[in-house]
Amino acid sequence: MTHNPVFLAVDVPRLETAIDLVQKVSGHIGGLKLGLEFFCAHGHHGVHEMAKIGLPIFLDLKLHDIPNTVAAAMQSIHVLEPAIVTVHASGGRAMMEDAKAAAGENTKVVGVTVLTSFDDKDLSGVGIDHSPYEQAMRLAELSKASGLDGIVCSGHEVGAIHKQWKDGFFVVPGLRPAKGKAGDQKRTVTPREARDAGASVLVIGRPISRAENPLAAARSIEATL
Ligand SMILES: O=C(O)c1cc(=O)[nH]c(=O)n1[C@@H]1O[C@H](COP(=O)(O)O)[C@@H](O)[C@H]1O
Repeated sequence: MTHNPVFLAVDVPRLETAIDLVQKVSGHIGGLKLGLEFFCAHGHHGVHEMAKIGLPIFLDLKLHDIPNTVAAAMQSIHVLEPAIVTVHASGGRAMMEDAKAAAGENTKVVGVTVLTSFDDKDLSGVGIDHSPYEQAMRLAELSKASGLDGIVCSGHEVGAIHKQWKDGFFVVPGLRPAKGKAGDQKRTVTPREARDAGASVLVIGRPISRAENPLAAARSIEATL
């Protein structure tokens, strides 16, 4: 992993726009996060193109299916050599164990606990009557027991999870600079707060990609870290 913990969420529809955006800010970020929007539009070709920029690639596919299917999907992305891949921790122990076993040696597999766009009400809407904090703690424990490298959680939980999983790898999205627009994110903290609480990777998208001046935005976030 590089020094700068910021992975830019490249959630833009056109490949040319994505390359242009990343080239503008590449000196001020540590990696690229390519998610469902990017992968569904551009597939392996798109990932190869982005890898040419030379930054580590976090392939955020949030896999969640039966163990056999998830393991096969992991094998299909071996060739892309991602530094990090996500699976949903709620997919359960067998799925996570098989995902980790099928991943490449240099790929960290991390379990998404509770999406940062969820609050108590959203969780109870899907039948889970715990707080996001309790549910994230429970799924972090399950991810660890399943042999994953770490988890994805919000900045509200990362400090407590870090205390219980000292050598875990913690990816924190839902980050907003002070006074930044939350949008659909509900459990937000600033990049600095997440880092101080023990985040290994800071995932930041719209505060940079939708800024009037993405380079200035990336620089000012970097300056706070
Ligand atoms: O796995 C993720 O990266 C992820 C998990 C989560 O709980 N919340 C979350 O926002 N993300 C991703 O992090 C990025 C956040 O983007 P912004 O809200 O624009 O900074 C998006 O690409 C999301 O897909």
